[in-house]
Amino acid sequence: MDGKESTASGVWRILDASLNRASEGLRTIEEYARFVLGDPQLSEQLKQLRHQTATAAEGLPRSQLLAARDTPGDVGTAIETPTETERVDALAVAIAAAARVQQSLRCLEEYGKIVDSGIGRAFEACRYRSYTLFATLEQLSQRRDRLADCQLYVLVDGGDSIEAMTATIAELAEAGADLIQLRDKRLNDRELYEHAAAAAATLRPSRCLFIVNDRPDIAAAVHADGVHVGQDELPATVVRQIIGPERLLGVSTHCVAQVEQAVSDGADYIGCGPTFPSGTKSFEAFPGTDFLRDAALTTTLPAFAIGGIGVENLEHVLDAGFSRVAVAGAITRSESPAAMVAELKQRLLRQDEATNR
Ligand SMILES: Cc1ncc(COP(=O)(O)OP(=O)(O)O)c(N)n1
Ligand SMILES: Cc1ncsc1CCOP(=O)(O)O
Ligand SMILES: [Mg+2]
Repeated sequence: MDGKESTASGVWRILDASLNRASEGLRTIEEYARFVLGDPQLSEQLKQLRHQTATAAEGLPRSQLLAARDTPGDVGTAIETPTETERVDALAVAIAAAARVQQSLRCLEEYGKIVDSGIGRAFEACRYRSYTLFATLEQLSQRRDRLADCQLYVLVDGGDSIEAMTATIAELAEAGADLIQLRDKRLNDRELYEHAAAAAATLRPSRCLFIVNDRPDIAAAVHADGVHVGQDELPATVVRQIIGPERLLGVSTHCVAQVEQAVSDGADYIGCGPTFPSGTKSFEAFPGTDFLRDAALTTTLPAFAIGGIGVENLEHVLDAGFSRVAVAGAITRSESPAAMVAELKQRLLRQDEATNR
């Protein structure tokens, strides 16, 4: 084989190896989105990108790719870097695969131009789409990680003053609350903003996440960890546009259809209820623990049971397959809110340990 033929063969080997690496990497990432994240949108979009890459490859004759393939003669197979064999978790696998896919798509784009400029452009389009998709996947994974160990979610109002509210939420965070939500329908916008800003500042040094109820604009303005919206607030897809990809988006659900919609809309967690009669908010109907059972079977999204929950009825919530609860009155109307946080948290942790044994 003369120099020119050798170069031509080498280019086809690059195209063959890059196409295999891109396809394998896309499948690796798609499995993470499908089976670890359980995210239907992301899984579908990654599947589409895999098919888009296969379509772009139709301009590369398979016979030429196969004729150039010489895996035994590939000097690269013996080269190994230390980090290549280390993966700390599933997200690390997906991130490493994403890097390989982007590098391979760039090779297919640049060397594909030798065959036909249209092939280069087709792979360039795949590469640009991969940047957006992989960023979405990593941001979604990071949001999931923040909720991974969150079991006890406490709803508080604005109290008698901002100082009183911040003292209360600091105590509840210290006692073990994993998330605290500021929910106070009495406050006007300015008051809610000022309370939320103070609460965000109070909780920022702690591991307790701060969520604003109803108002994505205020959640973004005070750099809260997230916002919670119900079926009567802005649509979750609109809320996401306001809060961006970093903040958590919680959605209230009262039936399976609303759970499915919340998952489809990209919610990071859901509230499921009302479970029992509540002293904080009145309801005409209670989906109860039957809905909890159905919701637990519908999604792997973090789900918090809510509505009249306390130590006296927690076992019914746990029996329904839930290990996360959102409570207001059980804490704020308790004689010792911090002690009640600690008690509920202990019971939830015991249940978690029993379930994971
Ligand atoms: C964690 C959590 N779950 C449900 C709710 C209820 O939200 P919503 O239906 O919007 O009702 P209001 O709280 O706005 O009265 C929640 N706030 N938090
Ligand atoms: C806001 C809300 N949404 C469903 S139940 C509820 C009130 C939760 O408060 P409590 O735990 O005191 O019933
Ligand atoms: Mg609401």
